[in-house]
Amino acid sequence: MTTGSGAAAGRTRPLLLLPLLWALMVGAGLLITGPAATRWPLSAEGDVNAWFAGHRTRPATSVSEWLTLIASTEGVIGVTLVCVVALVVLPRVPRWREAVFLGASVAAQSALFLFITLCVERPRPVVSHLDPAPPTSSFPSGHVGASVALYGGLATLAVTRLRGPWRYVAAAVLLVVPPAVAVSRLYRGMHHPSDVAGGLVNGACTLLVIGYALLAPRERPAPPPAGREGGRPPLPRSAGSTGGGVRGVRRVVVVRHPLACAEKLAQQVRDVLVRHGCTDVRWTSTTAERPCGDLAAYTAAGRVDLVVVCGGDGTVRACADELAGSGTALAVVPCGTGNLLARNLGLPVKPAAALDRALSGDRVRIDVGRVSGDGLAPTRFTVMAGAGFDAVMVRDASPRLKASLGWLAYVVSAVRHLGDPPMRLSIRLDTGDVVPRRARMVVIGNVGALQGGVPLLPDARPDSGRLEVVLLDPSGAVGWLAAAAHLLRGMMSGRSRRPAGTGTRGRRGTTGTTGTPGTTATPRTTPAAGPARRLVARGALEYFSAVRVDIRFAGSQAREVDGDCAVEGTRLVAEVEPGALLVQLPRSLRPAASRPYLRTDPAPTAAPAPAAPGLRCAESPAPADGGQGDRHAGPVAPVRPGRGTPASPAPLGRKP
Ligand SMILES: Nc1ncnc2c1ncn2[C@@H]1O[C@H](COP(=O)(O)OP(=O)(O)OP(=O)(O)O)[C@@H](O)[C@H]1O
Repeated sequence: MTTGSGAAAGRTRPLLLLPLLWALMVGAGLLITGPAATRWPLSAEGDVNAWFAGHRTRPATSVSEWLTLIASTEGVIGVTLVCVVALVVLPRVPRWREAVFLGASVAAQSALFLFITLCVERPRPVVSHLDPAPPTSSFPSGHVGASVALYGGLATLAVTRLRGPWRYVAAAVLLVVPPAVAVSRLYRGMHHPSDVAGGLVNGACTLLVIGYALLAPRERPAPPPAGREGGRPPLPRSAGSTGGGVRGVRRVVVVRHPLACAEKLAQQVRDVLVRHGCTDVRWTSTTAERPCGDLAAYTAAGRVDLVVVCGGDGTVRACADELAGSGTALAVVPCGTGNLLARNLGLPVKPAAALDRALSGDRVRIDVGRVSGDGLAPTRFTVMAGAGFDAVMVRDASPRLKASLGWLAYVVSAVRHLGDPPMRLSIRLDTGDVVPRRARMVVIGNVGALQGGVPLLPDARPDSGRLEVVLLDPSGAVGWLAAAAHLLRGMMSGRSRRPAGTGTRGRRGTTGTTGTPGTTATPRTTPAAGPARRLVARGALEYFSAVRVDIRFAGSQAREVDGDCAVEGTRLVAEVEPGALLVQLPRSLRPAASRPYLRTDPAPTAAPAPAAPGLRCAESPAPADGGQGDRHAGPVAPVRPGRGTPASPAPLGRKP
């Protein structure tokens, strides 16, 4: 078995190639400046430099100046720092390895460059120089080496860490920079052609070595047997739980959004299920019209023990609408764009790993919201429902950008709507008074964190038995900045990153004492039956908490439910259904026995198992596709409306 130190040694071993690279570069430098200096092609290098010097033009000089700037010491350090900080701060899970890869590539290349120039003396070309000549040797080019390490490193991250075809375009643009810098150094008379070639080799080899050491996938140790985590004994079970993992589960339905869950991931899901002993597995694919596929037919046809949802929040929402209150557990394979429920529940970001961890864990009860309105048939949500700014942002996010940039597509869409006019609305919480308000956006949340851990609703807990509401009404640029600063501070201080199980079930209305550190939360409780609420960020954000929220808009507004567009309308009513949904969650998220906020449900008891064939769906009342699932595009089964959802047109529009 690979030990931790053994794995670390395996990772660092390629770094031993760096001294070898240094020796080879020094050898090449000594050859170029010594015995090979008067031989072709080195003998012709002066002509190349003279040709560039004789063809200088004003525009070309300006371009070369820019290229020199972005590859200069200051430029490279600045861009590297910004990218490293962004890699650590922006994604939900800090990209430490990628940040270290980028920083280490640039630093190692610079160190090698310095050590090479200590051993190789080469004068600059004998043409006029457009930059002050630094004291270092002309061989190799430091600008070119640094640009390869930095922009080549960014291209590597784009190709290996982004999704969609645009990553290749981004990588191609980044890869144009080093050759362009190389030409600019020749043009400016600062290097011989062999210097820039040396810089290219130095940067590229350093990048390869560091990339191999830090980014190359390593063989993982076999997963521990179910019921054990990392080889340690199982955690003590909390009261009420009769078993963790899914060993008692017999019948599994996998709901797969075919566009979000590619065949490769589907295969990984199959493998994980087999590893956890789930052999009776039925697959159903979603379509735009049937966002949970034939799940309803399967649940109607016989007992389903576990539903595995491979998709984004929209697919999870549709399945949760079907399963809420049924006692059938749901496991999330987060492969959509936002995956906010998975993020808020602290599931691993890697889809197959999320399922693997969850199946070793426990069944936990979380709340769902039930939302309705004019033209919006009652349906459930697990994340957030809203109107105004966030709804138009969801509506107008380009599918092409979503495929290439992921959740950044929503940011692009949001920027386009920053100037939208505010809505006039009235809000009624529980049985309180109707309160008039003006807002750009209203969001009702079961969970509170957005991408990157931005705590839009810092007090929202999926197990609180309540819904949290935020109204966004910034006045002018200052208001927007105050709101953004407030949310960023919350993100930095890690609010809303607490996984489920650390909240307070049944917490009552907020009092204003729980504001993000560093901000002034203004507690305001309206007299008599008025709602408990708090204002922050110069009044740009106003928070409420309730079991039932009834919002009426003066005019028709865009609405969204868990990131799916709903028809426009003038009303949004949401009510919490406490603990209505059973979710299979990793064991580390289980509540401690002293804090049983999230109720752990027994796994299905391994009832005396009939002979295997008797367990199979094919022999139970079969769904319309003959029990074969529609993995292979079988016939479409009629779908009954979700439990508690009146038979009416689909409430939610297809995503754009
Ligand atoms: N086969 C399909 N083809 C086209 N659209 C589909 C298909 N299956 C489901 N949909 C639509 O996709 C939407 C649900 O997508 P989902 O939310 O799961 O993924 P996402 O948008 O990538 O992720 P997220 O909600 O996390 O941002 C629904 O609007 C549904 O109607």
